[in-house]
Amino acid sequence: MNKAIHKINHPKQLRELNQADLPDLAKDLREYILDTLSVKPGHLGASLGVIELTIALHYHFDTPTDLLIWDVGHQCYPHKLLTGRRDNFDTLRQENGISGFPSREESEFDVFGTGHSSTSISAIVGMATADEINGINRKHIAVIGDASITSGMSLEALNHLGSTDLDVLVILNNNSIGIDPSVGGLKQHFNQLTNNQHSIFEDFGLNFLGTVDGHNFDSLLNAFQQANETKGPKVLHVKTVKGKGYEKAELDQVKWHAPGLFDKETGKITKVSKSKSYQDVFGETMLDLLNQNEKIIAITPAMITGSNLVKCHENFPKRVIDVGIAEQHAVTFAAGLAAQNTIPYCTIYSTFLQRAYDQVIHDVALQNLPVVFCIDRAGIVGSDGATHHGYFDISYLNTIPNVIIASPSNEKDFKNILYTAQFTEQPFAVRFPKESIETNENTFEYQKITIGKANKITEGNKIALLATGQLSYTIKEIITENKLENEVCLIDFPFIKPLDEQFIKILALKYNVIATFEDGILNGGFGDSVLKILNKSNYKGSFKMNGYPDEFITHGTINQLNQQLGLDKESILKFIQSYL
Ligand SMILES: Cc1ncc(C[n+]2csc(CCOP(=O)(O)OP(=O)(O)O)c2C)c(N)n1
Ligand SMILES: CC(=O)[C@@H](O)[C@H](O)COP(=O)(O)O
Ligand SMILES: [Mg+2]
Repeated sequence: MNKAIHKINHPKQLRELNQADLPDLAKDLREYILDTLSVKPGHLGASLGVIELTIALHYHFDTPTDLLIWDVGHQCYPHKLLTGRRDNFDTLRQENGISGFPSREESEFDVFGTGHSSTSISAIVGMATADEINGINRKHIAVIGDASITSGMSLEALNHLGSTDLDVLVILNNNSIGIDPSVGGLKQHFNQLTNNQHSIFEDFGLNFLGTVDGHNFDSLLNAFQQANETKGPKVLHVKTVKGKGYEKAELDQVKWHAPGLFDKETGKITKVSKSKSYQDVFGETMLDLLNQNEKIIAITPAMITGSNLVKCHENFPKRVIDVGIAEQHAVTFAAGLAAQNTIPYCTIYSTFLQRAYDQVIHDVALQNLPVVFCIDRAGIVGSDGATHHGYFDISYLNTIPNVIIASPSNEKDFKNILYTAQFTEQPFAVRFPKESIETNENTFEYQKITIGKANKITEGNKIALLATGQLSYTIKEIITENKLENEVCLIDFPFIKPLDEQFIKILALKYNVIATFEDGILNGGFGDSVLKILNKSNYKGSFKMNGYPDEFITHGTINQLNQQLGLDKESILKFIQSYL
């Protein structure tokens, strides 16, 4: 093996290699990614699958002058290794370390930040158009997966691109899977595409450059040469294997999408022993509800495993529907279901529901349709970082008429809220974090919960803390651990909208210090709503809101980020003590 290979940290060094050395470089990157990710978890399968493609792209094209965008960006690890981040790759996704996604701040080679899928074609068309206007001549390339290209945004961008003569190359990286097995009508079309076949891309007005083996350097480099010689917009279909080169990952691609810690030799994935999570409770409750009421339909936009709906799907294949990466469609599809006497539970990560904001307003709330939104990964999510945190949802839903917003802090309330939602004749959002949950101690029976009612947890006399969601549980633990029951009055708000106005008014009469706690951005959130009520009551005491600031929060563990932001246990205890 050419020794220089281990040191390659920049495309200029890469371009000095002989083409015959490239397979060795691929082997080296594969081992490096496996070694690192086994101890510093991240998105493994997608990155292993594009190693040859990444090397070939940086070998052939003149990056960063030529512009290269990675859709979603979870497959960008080989790109990071070849573009200056080999030496700090072991800081991936950790506090103060490099991001798990392309980031313009991090490198000139990351020409567009990604994380949410299906943005790459729009962005590259924008860049190519700008270059045309500015008289800049260079190449424009977007790499996008088979699941991401079926999303609405991608199809809108292809439709636009096909009407131009922009010299853009779209590389369809087809490994026939998303996180979970791909769904939808186009899947079959992509899998049948060969060199000689007419493709849907030609109907969009694009040149189709055929199918190449994405693990073969000769094929890839020849295809790039052909792309250079083909004027106008074009699509190259590249077939790859997710998890390529690591047998375990090739054989169980769902598990190895982002496996967590693992032993590289044995392939054993370390189970982080965790107590019961919101996701566990959600999965088991949905199974109960699907069993109890045949009108209930669960919907997921391509996150069936992440949303813990696999078991529900096995039991109710027709009533648990994966619509693909299509959040906007998922919401309006749910609206249609709700309009015709079924009860949709539209299950979407908080961060991805952002994409369907108009659908929530225009198709659901405006018509007051009883769609249940099950909003997973609310709050901050940890190592996925800024693109994936879910701390905007309280604010973005708070401003929409008709929508109920719930944020339960324990298993019993969470189950009862999900149960109650089916009987409610208006949109109902239940948000919950990727965290462990306070569990029920006694046997449980589903009961309708009173919408909008807050609950007194402790009745101390010095300070009133009004909390919602997971933070309510955290504060309860702080009070117990520090025996603060006589000093701290803790009120849990399972509902942010409608708010328990009556209760807040009573507290305003009794306490000189009131503070709110929420795992959401402060602007327009729970605290803001409480403040409005306090102002109406002419409250003259001191009031403090605790939540996330008006800024984008980076990556790290959830606890590290909460420490930085003053929402970990220690900071909250200090806050309480400062008033005692
Ligand atoms: C808007 C949006 N919805 C959902 C996701 C979650 N997600 C991340 S990767 C992925 C699958 C992508 O599949 P594909 O494009 O085929 O790429 P591959 O992982 O196969 O390389 C999904 C659904 C996301 N990042 N963005
Ligand atoms: C890249 C991407 O968007 C997903 O893979 C995301 O990282 C999933 O998050 P969870 O691991 O919390 O399901
Ligand atoms: Mg794929």
